Amino acid sequence: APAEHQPRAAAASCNLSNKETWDYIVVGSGPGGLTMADRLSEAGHKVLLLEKGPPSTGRWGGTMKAPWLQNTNLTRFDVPGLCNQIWADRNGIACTDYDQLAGCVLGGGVAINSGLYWKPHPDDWNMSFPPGWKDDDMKTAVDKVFTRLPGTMYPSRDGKLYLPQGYNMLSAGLTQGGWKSIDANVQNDQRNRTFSHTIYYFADGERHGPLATYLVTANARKNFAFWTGAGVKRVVRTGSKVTGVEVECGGSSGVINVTPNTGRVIVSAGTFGSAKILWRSGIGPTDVLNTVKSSSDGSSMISSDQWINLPVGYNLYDHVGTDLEVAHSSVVNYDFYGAWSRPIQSDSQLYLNSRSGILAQSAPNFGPMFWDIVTPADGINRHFHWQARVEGSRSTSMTLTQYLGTGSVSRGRLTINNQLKTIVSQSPYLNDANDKAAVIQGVQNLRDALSKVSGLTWVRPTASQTSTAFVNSIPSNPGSRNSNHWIGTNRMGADDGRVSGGKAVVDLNTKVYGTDNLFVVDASIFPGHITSNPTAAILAVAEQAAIKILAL
Ligand SMILES: Cc1cc2nc3c(=O)[nH]c(=O)nc-3n(C[C@H](O)[C@H](O)[C@H](O)COP(=O)(O)OP(=O)(O)OC[C@H]3O[C@@H](n4cnc5c(N)ncnc54)[C@H](O)[C@@H]3O)c2cc1C
Repeated sequence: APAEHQPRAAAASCNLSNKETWDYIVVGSGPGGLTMADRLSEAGHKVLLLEKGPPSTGRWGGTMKAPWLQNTNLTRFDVPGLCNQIWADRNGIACTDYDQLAGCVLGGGVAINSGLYWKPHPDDWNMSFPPGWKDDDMKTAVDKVFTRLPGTMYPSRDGKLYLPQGYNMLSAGLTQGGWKSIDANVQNDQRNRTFSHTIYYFADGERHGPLATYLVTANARKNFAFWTGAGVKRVVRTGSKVTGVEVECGGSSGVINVTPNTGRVIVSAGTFGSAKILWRSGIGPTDVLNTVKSSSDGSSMISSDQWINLPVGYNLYDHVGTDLEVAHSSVVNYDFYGAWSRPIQSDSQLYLNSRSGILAQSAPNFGPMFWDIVTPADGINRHFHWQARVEGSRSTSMTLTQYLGTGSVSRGRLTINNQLKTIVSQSPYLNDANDKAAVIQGVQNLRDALSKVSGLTWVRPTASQTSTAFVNSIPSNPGSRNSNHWIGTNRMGADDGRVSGGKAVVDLNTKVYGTDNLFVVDASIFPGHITSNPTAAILAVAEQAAIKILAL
């Protein structure tokens, strides 16, 4: 195999007989955890990163692959065009202890997602984040992210865009409707009646992203180690002080300690995983902790007089997804699922030989992305991110998904059952009348914008259905609205959740209220949602958290 196909490094396996202590233990290797691991080790601290899933990309010794990748070091995670295989086969990749999809592999969501990558709009920070985390405060952190990972509109190494017919048709239609083309990660404050090509964190025709940047620099340091197959059951604490973590691996469990007196634990296990670790550590609302107490954890759970009553699991949110479908004779469909076992030879060869072609683009051929802002009767702006992709009920279909993020006030709740599976027990979608009114208006705005496109067929909603009837016909539950952009269960804020009326689980340094040395850094601390797909914002939040934690 060519040199670039050789494994470049591999994670160590979990080793419970290792009795070293660590300045920082970071739990979870999603975008939050990878950034923390790198920045904390860069500052000279001794850092252990614990990931419960297996290796993913080839660089780190991953082995899951399509048949045509057998003699290469590439895995299914490396090849952008294979990313939607997650919808066909997620065995050994998706977490099995949540009722929603999340990646339990090295990289978490950034190993399995579509790579869509957006510099946040200023309102994303200004409308819901607390002091110290507003747009002006976040500039250094955002710059660090985009210096490290600039992102690209041209994922194919040859610089060409493949099968752009759908993009061309819709962008011409939007232009006709008065919307404007922008360079979305430069003009990130102009996401209103605008559109852009899709931007990815991919590079050189491969997934790239945080696994090929933050983890590479961390791994080059002697003061850093990471273990895969290492699931953290709970943090070990006496009152407010955390002394280590209880780890399960290879059928046994043991405790790994932080450096006495000064060590810290950073939980970065994602919106579901971080809430779960806190609950199992006796941190959360009493009803949920009582459920944990009644589970197999019960006999070894920290005693109830040590519980910390915080609103962990409230404030759950996800982009509200509303799928529209249009068809147009110019649109060309590509069989990305077929590319798993029977790729078109010229396409797989172009990819293997030069990392170029349609398989270097994310499946299922995204673009354009477009934005709109709607202000319903409560006067709060709602930001919409629209995502087009070549997929639907006809061979010439495109699905246009509307995401409602920034400005939305609806929230849900995450809890756990006594089998220790996390459950979305209160759906977060459109519980607020003004959120719903904005979604309806947003759908209507798009229909108006595309009304002059000749030959465009509206499949969903049909031309005769009103936008109100259409939106009302879609159930407001995860099965129909899920965007896989879950946030919020460990909300950050100055309002200590232990006090009546307080809603925050972590303070403005991301430290869990009522603890001395326990932090949460991932999507779960977002107080509200942002405009677009969240990876870049999560990286920025982690960069900012690293600055704040290192300064403590
Ligand atoms: C199918 C899909 C497509 C998506 N597409 C996009 C996209 O194109 N662009 C975008 O920006 N976003 C996308 N997202 C969302 C994005 O991937 C997530 O928002 C992001 O990964 C969340 O980051 P995180 O650090 O909070 O947690 P995660 O990425 O979920 O990482 C958490 C990590 O912690 C590990 N973990 C959990 N519990 C434990 C434990 N007890 N012990 C040890 N380790 C543990 C998990 O295995 C995982 O690796 C997508 C998500 C999905 C599921």
